[in-house]
Amino acid sequence: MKALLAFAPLFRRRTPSLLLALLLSLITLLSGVALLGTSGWFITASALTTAGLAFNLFVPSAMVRGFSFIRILARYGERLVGHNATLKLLSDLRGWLFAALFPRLPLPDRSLRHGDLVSRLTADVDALDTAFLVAIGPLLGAMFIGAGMTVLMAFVLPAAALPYGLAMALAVLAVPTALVTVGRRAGQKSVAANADMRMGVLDGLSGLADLNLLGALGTTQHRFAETVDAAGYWRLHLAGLSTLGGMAVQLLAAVALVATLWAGLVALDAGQIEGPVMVGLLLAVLGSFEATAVIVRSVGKASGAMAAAERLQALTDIAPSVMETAAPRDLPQDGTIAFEGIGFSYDGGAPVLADASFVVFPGERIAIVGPSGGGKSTILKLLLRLFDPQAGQISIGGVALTELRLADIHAHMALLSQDSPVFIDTIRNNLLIGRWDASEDDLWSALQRAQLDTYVRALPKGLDTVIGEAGRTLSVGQVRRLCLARALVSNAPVLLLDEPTDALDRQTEEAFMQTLATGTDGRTVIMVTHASIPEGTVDRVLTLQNGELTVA
Ligand SMILES: Nc1ncnc2c1ncn2[C@@H]1O[C@H](COP(=O)(O)OP(=O)(O)OP(=O)(O)O)[C@@H](O)[C@H]1O
Repeated sequence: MKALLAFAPLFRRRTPSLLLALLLSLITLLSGVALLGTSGWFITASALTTAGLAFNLFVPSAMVRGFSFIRILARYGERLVGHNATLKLLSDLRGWLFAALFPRLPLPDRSLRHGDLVSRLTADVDALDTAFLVAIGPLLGAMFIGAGMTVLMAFVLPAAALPYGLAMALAVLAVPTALVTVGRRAGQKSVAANADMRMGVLDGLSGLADLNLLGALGTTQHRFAETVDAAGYWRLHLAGLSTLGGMAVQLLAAVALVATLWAGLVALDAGQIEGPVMVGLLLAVLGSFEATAVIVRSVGKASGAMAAAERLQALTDIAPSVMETAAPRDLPQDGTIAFEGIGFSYDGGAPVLADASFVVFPGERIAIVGPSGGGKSTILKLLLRLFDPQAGQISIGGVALTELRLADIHAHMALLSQDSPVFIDTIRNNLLIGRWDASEDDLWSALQRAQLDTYVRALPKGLDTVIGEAGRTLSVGQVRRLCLARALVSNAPVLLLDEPTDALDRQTEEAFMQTLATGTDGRTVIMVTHASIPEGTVDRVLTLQNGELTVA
C-alpha cells in the first residue's frame, strides 16, 4: 500500500478527470439503485391500486425511463472519461519510469534480466494505471452509495438502518481489507510468476537456435512448464479468494435484505410505511449491493497493482551509478581530454584500472590495445561518465566530467560500443539516430566511409529498407558497419570506437583503418582494438596492462 501511495502524485495530476469519472460512476450507481427502487414501488403500487384508476401511472413510468436513460449516459461518460484518464496516466507512468531508469543505466543488478525489465515496463505499468478504474473508483463509489442508502433508511425505515449500514460497511471495508491482507502474498507471487513466464518466453525465443543445437530445448521447456504451472496456481489461488469474497458479500446482502424485510413488515403492520415504499426499499437494498460485487472482483487487481507498485518502486531504490551536478558548467571550447591517475573497480571488486593516465588533444587519434578483460572498454565507459572512478580525475578542457551536464558529455562523444543496437526500422532512421537533421548526402557519405554504401545502393528500397529485429536481415559485419556509419553521422567532436572492426573481413578492416586515417574530419578518435593498426592510422598507440597505460 505504501508503494501504491508513492504514486499518488502521478494520480493527483489527473485529479479532474478521475473525479469526473468517479462522479459519473456514482451517478450510474445511484440511478441503478433509484431505477430498481422506483420500479419496485411502481409495480407494487399499481398492483395494489384497483384498476389503476386512483394511481398516477405517468410520473413513475417517466421516472423509470429517466433513470435508465441517465444510467446509460452516465455509464458511457464514465467509461469515456475514465479510460481517457487511465491512458494519460499510462503515459505519465511510462515517463516516470523512463526518467527513473535512465540515470540508473547500466543497471548494476545483474539479476534484473531483459525479460524482467520488459515485464516491469509493460505489465506492471498496466496493472498500476488501471488501479483507479478497477479498484479505487468502485470502492469509493460503493462507500458513497452505502452511506447514502444508510441515511435514507434512517429516515424511511429507521429500524433497518443499523443492520443495513453494518452489513454494507462489512461488505465495502472489511471484506476487501481481509481479501487484500490474505491475498497480498498471492498477488506478489502471481505478478512475479507472470514476470518469470514473460522472461521464459523472451529468453526461449532469443536463444531458440542455441538451445536446439545444444539439445537443451527439453530442459528449458520443462522449466518453462513449471513457471506456467506456478503462475496458474497463484492465479487460481487469487480467483478462489475472490470467490470467497463474493460469497461473503452475497451473505451480507442477504442479511441486509432480511433485516430490511423484517423491519419493513413490522413498520407496515404499525402503519408507519406504505407497502410499495417498502418493496421499493427492498429492491434498492439489492441494487446497492451490486456496487460491492465489483469491488470483490477488483481486489485481485488491487493486489496485483500493489505488487506492481512495489516492483516499480524497487527500481528507484537502485542507487544511480553517477549523480548529476546541481550547478553544471558549460562545455569548454578546448576539447583536450585528460585522464589523470584513474583508479577504478566495479562494485568494490578487483581493481580494473590503477593509476591510468593519458591526454588526447583535439583532433588526435589514439588507439588503446591490451589483453582481453584488461579494462579497455571500461576506459570508454568512464569517458562517457557511465561510472565515476574511485581515484583520479577525467576532464575536458580542464573541467572535470563531474562538473558537466551528462547530456553535454554524451552529445560531445559518439560511441560505437561492442553491442551497439540497431532498431527495427529503416536504414535511414537507424542512421538519423546519430543526428536527426543529417542530409541525404551526409547519410551516404557515412555509409561510404563505413564501407556499406554499395550494399545499401543495391537494395530495392535503398535507405528506406526496413531491417529486422536487432538487424536480423543484416550480417553481423553489416550491423557493425551500420552502427559505425551512425557514429560517423553524428556531429560529436569525439568518436569512441570499441572494437570497430570486430566481425569485419580483412579487406573491409583495412579499408576502415584507411577511413579512420583520412575520413574522420579532424575529430578526436579514441579507439579500443585488437586489430593490427596500419602505419599512419592513429597518432599514438597506448597499451593497457595491469590497469596501467603505457605508450606502445
Ligand atoms: N558492468 C560490469 N560490472 C562488473 N564487472 C565488469 C563490468 N563490465 C566489465 N567488467 C569487468 O571488468 C574487467 C574489464 O572489462 P572490459 O570490458 O573493460 O575489458 P576489455 O579490455 O575491454 O576486454 P575485451 O578486450 O575482451 O573487450 C573484466 O574483468 C570484466 O569482467
